[in-house]
Amino acid sequence: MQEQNDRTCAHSTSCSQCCFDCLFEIFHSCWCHNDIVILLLGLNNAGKSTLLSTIRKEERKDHFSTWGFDGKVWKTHKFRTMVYDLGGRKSFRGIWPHYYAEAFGVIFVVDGADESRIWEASVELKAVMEHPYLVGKPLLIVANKLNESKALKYDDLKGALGPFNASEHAFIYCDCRLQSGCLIDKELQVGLDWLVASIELHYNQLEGRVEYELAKQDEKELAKNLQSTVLSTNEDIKCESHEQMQTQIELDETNLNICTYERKSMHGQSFNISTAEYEKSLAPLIESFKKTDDEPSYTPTQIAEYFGICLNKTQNIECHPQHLPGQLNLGVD
Ligand SMILES: Nc1nc2c(ncn2[C@@H]2O[C@H](COP(=O)(O)OP(=O)(O)OP(=O)(O)O)[C@@H](O)[C@H]2O)c(=O)[nH]1
Ligand SMILES: [Mg+2]
Repeated sequence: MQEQNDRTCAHSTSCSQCCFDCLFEIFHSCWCHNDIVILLLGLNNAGKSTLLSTIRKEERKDHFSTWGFDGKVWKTHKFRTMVYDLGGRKSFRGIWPHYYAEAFGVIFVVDGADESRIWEASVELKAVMEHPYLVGKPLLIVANKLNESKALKYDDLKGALGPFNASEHAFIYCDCRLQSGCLIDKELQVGLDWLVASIELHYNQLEGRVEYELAKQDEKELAKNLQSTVLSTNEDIKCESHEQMQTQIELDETNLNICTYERKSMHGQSFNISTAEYEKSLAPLIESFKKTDDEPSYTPTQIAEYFGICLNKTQNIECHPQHLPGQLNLGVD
């Protein structure tokens, strides 16, 4: 679904950018075969989704907070990269570690103009830096919103967020938004170049690690984590505007009869949880999405998408909404 999304041209039908993209795609598929994953982490409102749009040279039109997970392709001269943009709200941060094993590198974005949240950002950054699946992997720390009048000083920010280890961390301070003329802030470009070069330099080692750590990730542990994340997220979801969510989510109304869920992965790795386990963990969440007279409702497919899960189309087990606990009306007629 996301791939299809990525192919949608935001420009006019004859624009040169699209022709260039086509040629690039052909060239890329012939000479560049390395697929990698980069994670985009940071507190909500830090500017992660803005950064992702910028590196894809797309003007960001919406300003909605990311719900759960968004993944987009970013092509560099060397890699075909899937960037996982993970929601930064507290309730979504429990999902982050599910993606650490498959990451070749991380971009951690901090709002450099929000002094009140620097400490919170530093705590999350420290946890990211110390996580066993991420230690030693290239980590680019992007302090953002340099352009704002209340932006903190470079040294103060670096001091509050560090210390950093130059061999695996790089710190930059920039404006993540797309500049006029479709340009990327120079400092941001320097940081991105460092990240890609570091991954390239250590590619074989990183590839081995990703393979090993993905295999190590225990199926049961993932199912357990998913369950607790879903349960802890439930409260927040009740409070949010359904309109916002609808804007974030691409609907896939056609695949409603499938019931085993597979984690999105560039490497074909997956974890499956049983239908019963899945339904049990999602039941409270589904309840909060229950159709009311004045609110839109959501399908199990959509709910699964919020949490970075996609449907495993091979299982083909019947799972119509009426089979879910509580006989809920999910509006999938
Ligand atoms: N002034 C300024 N605003 C920025 C910059 N980068 C992002 N923003 C704004 O910051 C707000 C939040 O940006 P997002 O990209 O949605 O933040 P996010 O980190 O994806 O947030 P979550 O999805 O909630 O985790 C938006 O209103 C952006 O326009 C920047 O460099 N300068
Ligand atoms: Mg976002």
